[in-house]
Amino acid sequence: MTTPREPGAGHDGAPDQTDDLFAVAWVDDPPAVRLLDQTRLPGEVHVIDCRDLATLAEAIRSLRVRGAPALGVAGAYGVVLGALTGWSPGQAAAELAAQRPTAVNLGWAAERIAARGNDPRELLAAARELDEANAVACRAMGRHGADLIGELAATPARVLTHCNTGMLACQGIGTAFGVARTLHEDGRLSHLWVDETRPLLQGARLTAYEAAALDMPHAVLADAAAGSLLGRAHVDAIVVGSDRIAANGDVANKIGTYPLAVLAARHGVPFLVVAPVSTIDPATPDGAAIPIEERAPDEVRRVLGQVDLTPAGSDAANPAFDVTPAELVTAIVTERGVIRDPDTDAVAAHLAPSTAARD
Ligand SMILES: CSC[C@H]1O[C@H](OP(=O)(O)O)[C@H](O)[C@@H]1O
Repeated sequence: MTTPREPGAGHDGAPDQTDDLFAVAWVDDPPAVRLLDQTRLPGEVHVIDCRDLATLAEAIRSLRVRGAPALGVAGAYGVVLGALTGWSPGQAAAELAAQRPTAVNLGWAAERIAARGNDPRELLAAARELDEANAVACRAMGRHGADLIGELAATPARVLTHCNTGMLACQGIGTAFGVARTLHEDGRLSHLWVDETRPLLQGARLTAYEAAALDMPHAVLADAAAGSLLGRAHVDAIVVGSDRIAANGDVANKIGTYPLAVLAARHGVPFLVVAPVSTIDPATPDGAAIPIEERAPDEVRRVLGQVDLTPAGSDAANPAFDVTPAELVTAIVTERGVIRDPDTDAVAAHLAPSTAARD
């Protein structure tokens, strides 16, 4: 049995063309963490059943499953898989968290499940609870973010987004993409500008795939073209996800996010960061303390194919994330609501009521 889903309804229960789209699922017999291999999209829909922790760890490291919330769900089910295959829950959580250090959700979710004891049945119940809560949180973020854009910008809005923050990254309707989808469902999305998001093209390959499946008006652009769109006043709001938000409101997200925040400030366009409360890490004081992964040239070639765009002798510089300082963030949208002009106090106040839920 796989993670139960109503036939004809998306993961979050709403019927849509993405019914078959998912990032992570649990399979009971034989026990496995089922993934849609995102490195093969959009050309090939290929499902992998990870029946041991090494296979799941490789899939996380190789971005077959990616996106902070989806990594959290994969980590949660991964602890269950570990408990059924000779690992202690704590060891399984540590092994999985080490695969992708920037996104705090992976380690947070795995450790949360591991703390529930050693009984695989209890661990699975907790992991399923986290998976379902994720989908509910996405709907809430979509609503809070769409309403905020309605307040800050003219609608129907032309929204620009970066990387992939939809179902494939989140297991629910998404974070930033979930805001665009909610606007679309409200009839208030004029256009979605999709940064292709080099070097691994999560925007061109994944966000466009999801937008097309939902029949959302969208266009893919080179990352370098975003400035021209803002310069010509073709963007009403920028919405992005996050992999880790520091205690002071600094935001780590896909490489290319920081330049968008600078452009948004230059052109007076709202810059919204959309992420579940679990992405906020009180233990990380500021952006400088966030570990930033690097993508090796062979990792880029593996995802994009063996086309070498550069001479063999050239090195590559591929930080996978950058950090946007809090002062460039108009607001952070979570499932709990909106943190306007985020700073240490505002983030702490937002977290206070939910600290228990996050611990
Ligand atoms: C909704 S969080 C998605 C977040 O994760 C992406 O990174 P990656 O594709 O390397 O996992 C990107 O930073 C997105 O904003």
